[in-house]
Amino acid sequence: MATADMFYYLLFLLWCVTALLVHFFIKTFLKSRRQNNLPPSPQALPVIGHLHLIGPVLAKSFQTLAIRYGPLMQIRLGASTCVVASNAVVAKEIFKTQDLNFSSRPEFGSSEYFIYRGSRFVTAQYGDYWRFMKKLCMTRLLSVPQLDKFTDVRDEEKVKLVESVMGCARDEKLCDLNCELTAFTNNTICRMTMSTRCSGSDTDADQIERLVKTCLQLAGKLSLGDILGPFRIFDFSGNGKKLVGALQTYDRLVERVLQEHEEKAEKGFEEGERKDLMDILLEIYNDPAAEIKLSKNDIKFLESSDEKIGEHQMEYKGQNFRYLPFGSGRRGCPGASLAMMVMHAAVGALVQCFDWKVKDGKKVDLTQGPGFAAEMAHPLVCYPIKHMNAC
Ligand code: HEM
Repeated sequence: MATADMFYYLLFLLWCVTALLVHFFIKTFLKSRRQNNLPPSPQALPVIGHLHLIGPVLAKSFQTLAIRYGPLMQIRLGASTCVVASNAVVAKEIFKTQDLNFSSRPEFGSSEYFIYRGSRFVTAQYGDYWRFMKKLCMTRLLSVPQLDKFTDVRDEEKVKLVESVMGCARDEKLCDLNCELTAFTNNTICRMTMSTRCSGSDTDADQIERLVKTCLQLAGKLSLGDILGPFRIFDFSGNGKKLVGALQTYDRLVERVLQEHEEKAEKGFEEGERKDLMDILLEIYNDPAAEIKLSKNDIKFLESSDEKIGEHQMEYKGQNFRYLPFGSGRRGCPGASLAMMVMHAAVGALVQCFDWKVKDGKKVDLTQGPGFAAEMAHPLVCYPIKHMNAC
């Protein structure tokens, strides 16, 4: 080999070694600088991170860790890293002072199986699409005048709830309040969004309810797959496939309801005729002057975005940072007013019409379950006793 060639090989080797060393030093320097700004974190294990510190009830595990590591800590669950805030001062900093910096939402593990990917408002990036959808919710779909148009629907569903519980009271049977309230809220919201009881078959609402529930459960399980990082695409549990199946059935069902609504719109609405949420969304879909062109998937996904409605009494709209059932700031829940209207009506009727005796005379078991929404570990099952002359 000629001396000149040798010289160039050596030069190339020297260049590679120098590049590697510079890369290594820059990385170490940046890492130490970045780490200085990170919140405190427990000692992590390789690969699993802090998974070994997490029990079945996520909120409880975070609470225990927060006592030791403070109100803002960084937790790594396998391949996913998150920051946990757990007191009012930090919550206020995030939701108020730094609201804009926290306005986007990450995609969860189920996104690759989600046929409405890109139409997910709840996990949308902060931007034009999110702004348009939020305005639409606040000014049209969930505005107070629109909610007022459905007072009769809420009243009818409340009566059905009371009748169903009355049946248990008459037969001295146990009443599963979780089932009763889920049916009540789903029926109310289904009727407000797509008038399912008024068109097509009576079982639409039931089927949609079951499918939305299945999809939420599967999506929850798949979100846990985030801890596997890129390996989640192998769908070891098979839940991805099941989610696609359930979503396709949901899609066919809503497509049919959508067509019925389109046919009705083509015939034209009568003066003062009430429009449900799907009618309003179709109007915007067909409006050439709309700020953002809605797709049919946007409509189908929005129709599934109802949530189970629970019980709260204190200030709930996001100004009391110790208590944030509906979130706060710009990503706060636009359905809070509807949730509170429906929940107040139901709880009021159930307290006014019945006394309640817990099964076996025990106290109500308030143990928290494993879900993200802090559900009860054991559903509330009681004997309703009809009040004299009530209802
Ligand atoms: C008791 C019942 C409900 C609770 C506890 C609840 C809770 C929440 C919370 C905590 C958030 C904020 C999530 C975040 O920060 O990313 C949220 C957002 C949202 N909620 Fe609710 N919600 C309820 C009912 C409803 C209802 C009835 C609807 C619609 C009919 C609804 C539609 C939405 C939407 C569209 C968002 C996303 C808002 C955005 O990203 O800007 N929610 N909800």
